[in-house]
Amino acid sequence: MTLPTHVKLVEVGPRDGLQNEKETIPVEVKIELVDRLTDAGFVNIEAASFVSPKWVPQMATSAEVMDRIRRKPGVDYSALTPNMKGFEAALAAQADEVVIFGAASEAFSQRNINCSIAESIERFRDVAQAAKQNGVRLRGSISCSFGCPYQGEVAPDAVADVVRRLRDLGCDEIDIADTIGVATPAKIHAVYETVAKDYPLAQLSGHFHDTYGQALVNIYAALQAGVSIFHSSVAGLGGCPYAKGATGNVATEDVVYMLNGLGIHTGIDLDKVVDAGEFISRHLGRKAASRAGNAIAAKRAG
Ligand SMILES: CC(C)(COP(=O)([O-])OP(=O)([O-])OC[C@H]1O[C@@H](n2cnc3c(N)ncnc32)[C@H](O)[C@@H]1OP(=O)([O-])[O-])[C@@H](O)C(=O)NCCC(=O)NCCSC(=O)C[C@@](C)(O)CC(=O)[O-]
Repeated sequence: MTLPTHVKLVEVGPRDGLQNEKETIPVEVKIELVDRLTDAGFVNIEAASFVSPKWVPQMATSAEVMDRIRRKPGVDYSALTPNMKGFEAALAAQADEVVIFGAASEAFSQRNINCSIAESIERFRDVAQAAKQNGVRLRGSISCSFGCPYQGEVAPDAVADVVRRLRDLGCDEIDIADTIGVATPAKIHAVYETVAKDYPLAQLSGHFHDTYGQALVNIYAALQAGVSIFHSSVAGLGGCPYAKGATGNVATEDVVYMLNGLGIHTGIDLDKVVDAGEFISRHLGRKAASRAGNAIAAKRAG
């Protein structure tokens, strides 16, 4: 099987990674994290989330983060926008890309965004239209594409159904998310094979959490299936407030290390990502959840 020669890595640590932290993280720390990731060479950084601050308090400083980060031309700074209120905030904050986020599971949709899948698509319709009118890139995200913490099994056809609805809203890219990290390579192949019948593979991404230690091998499986966009989180930060026990996204350092070894180009400076991981881990008062990051840091320390 031929693997892609280039991969776009979307760094989601500042949003997916930090949203679940209980202690309020100073806005300066969030800004420095994004700036360090910009310096490391990412072309897409998920930096903000314009959701209800009652639901996700950690993201309440998103407007200030977006206002004060050092933006590099050519880098897309993305923000989650569940509805028009979120979209208007994202537009005011000059987000380059907005993310409408739904689920392939009814139960998760209710817990995460307080509405059914069908209702979520109706809410997203206005956001999608406004994004197009304002020339803002539109991404769709589908949680629980491989399993749901409330519902259990999720069929590939259920994912394909949401992919079609997001495609019809005009999404430029669609994330297939393993929110609770339960997928294994066979399921990865089954889901991408099904959804790629209705949407270009080149615009599908993989957003894999590492809860069961499967994320890297799942990325490898998705590469074999032809996927060339992946999400990862510096220092393996993260978890989801509406998926109990979910751990972080796959660690960026581990993904870059693997892709470097495979000779796949990302444009990312691994040493700078390791520095960013050490920086945020120091602030959180714990060791980074990245095997490669910790190994590189230990080697450097001698
Ligand atoms: C979607 C809503 C807003 C619906 O929440 P709701 O309560 O159904 O909505 P509502 O329209 O009735 O509004 C209730 C209150 O929220 C406010 N509100 C309403 N919208 C906004 C907004 N955009 N920004 C700021 N405030 C907002 C609104 O103004 C009102 O305030 P009040 O009058 O009570 O003071 C709510 O359920 C919510 O914010 N949920 C948070 C969902 C979330 O952020 N989840 C985590 C991110 S998703 C994720 O992590 C998964 C992903 C993407 O990474 C992929 C994966 O791994 O699976």
